[in-house]
Amino acid sequence: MASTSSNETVTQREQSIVLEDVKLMYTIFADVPPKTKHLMLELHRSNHMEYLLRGLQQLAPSFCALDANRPWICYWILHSIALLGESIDAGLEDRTIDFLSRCQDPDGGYGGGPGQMPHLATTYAAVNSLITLGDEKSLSSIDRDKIYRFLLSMKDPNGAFRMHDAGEMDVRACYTAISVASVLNILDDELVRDVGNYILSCQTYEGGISGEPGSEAHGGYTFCGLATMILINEVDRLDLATLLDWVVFRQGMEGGFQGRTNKLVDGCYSFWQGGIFALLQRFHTIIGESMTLLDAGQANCADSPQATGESDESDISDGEESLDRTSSGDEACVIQQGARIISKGDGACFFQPGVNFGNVDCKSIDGLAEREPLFNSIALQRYLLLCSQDPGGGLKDKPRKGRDYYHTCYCLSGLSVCQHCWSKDEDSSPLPGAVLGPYFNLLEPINPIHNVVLERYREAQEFFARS
Ligand SMILES: CC(C)=CCC/C(C)=C/CC/C(C)=C/COP(=O)(O)OP(=O)(O)O
Ligand SMILES: [Zn+2]
Repeated sequence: MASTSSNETVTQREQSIVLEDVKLMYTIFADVPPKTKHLMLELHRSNHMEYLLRGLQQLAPSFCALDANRPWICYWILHSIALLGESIDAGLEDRTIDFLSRCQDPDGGYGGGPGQMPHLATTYAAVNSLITLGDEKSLSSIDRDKIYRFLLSMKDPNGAFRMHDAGEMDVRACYTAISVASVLNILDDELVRDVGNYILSCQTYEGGISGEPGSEAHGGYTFCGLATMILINEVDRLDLATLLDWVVFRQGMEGGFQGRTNKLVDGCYSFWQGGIFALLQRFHTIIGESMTLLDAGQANCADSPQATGESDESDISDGEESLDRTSSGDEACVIQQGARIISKGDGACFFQPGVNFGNVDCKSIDGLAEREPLFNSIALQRYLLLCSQDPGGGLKDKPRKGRDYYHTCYCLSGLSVCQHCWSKDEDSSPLPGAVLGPYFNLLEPINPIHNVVLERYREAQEFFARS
């Protein structure tokens, strides 16, 4: 996966096609009689399960596809199934564990397939898959001593990690190494040494984090960098106020998130960007302190739903109105903290970057983080259910795109973040108002740092604490 090195701005035409597609979906939704709206907002659970199981069963007989991504495919499918609260049968589980064991290198770490060179990304995917399967056989198949040696061998003298032997060094490598070490309970000072300095050198002038120093801030890397800083206990070294400012404006009028400034929304960023909010909400005290350093005097959205605590039910029932308001720059901040879109008069719209967080009522940020999410969770759920869902099973980037396992995994992960981010603590069930559509849409909660279902994470924690 290449690093983002330049800001390839999308054309107004590309942007307006997406807005038109999304607007069409929301207009259809707005025109449906109120009593049947919930049918359109339904999560097609059984079709998603069928799509996911078919994928795993096709992979499982020999797991002999030729690509170097097979542990990833396992993770995307298994995690999606776990998010839906389902499991796979014992035979399929055994075959999956055996396959992942064959991907384990004799010197530690997992490759993309049996006999392939160990790689940090596939090691992360394999470990998360085995934690998601979750029983004794699965967890004990991981050779932690060898993984520790592999992680150490990927560490550069500057403290950062390389994806594989002589491979690229980036924030993703730091995250996958530290996430795996933490969840397996093998994280130590040697692995942590100077990782924080590297992540810090990747925080850009926009506030987000790039893949490597000097590149462009991106949601995927910002998630990785922030999660890593939390795991190594150095999160307070980041400029959280500008990071929050950056991520808040990555939510578009479509309700979905873009990965970086001036790019299109995409369902997978529901997790990479939405997950950042889930992480930040744990640190609302720190964020609250950072916010007081900003000039709250600019606050001009005091009547916004966030500031007043009003629900945005009107946005839920009338998507068209929400999108139409994009043509009014004055009203943009009333809708949510998402990026402003300015009408060019010909109907084409673009994101306006660089709006200061002072536009939101900063003084109450600390309180808000406890009460409601710092992004528009309902608008994101609406984007996911109406624009990113294939009713025949699977989820996708945006309306004209096809489904795939990567987007199914990260759209469902983002949906779970949305549903659970209103809860006061990890263990309380969301109130019905937090879940868009029927309550039956509710997914399992995740541990947002590792992106595994919370219950499986806790079981793994317990297992690796005693073994
Ligand atoms: C754990 C792990 C491996 C994390 C990976 C995180 C992640 C998603 C990083 C983003 C990588 C990247 C350069 C995307 C840009 O693609 P693009 O230019 O096609 O998309 P864009 O237009 O949306 O930016
Ligand atoms: Zn995507």
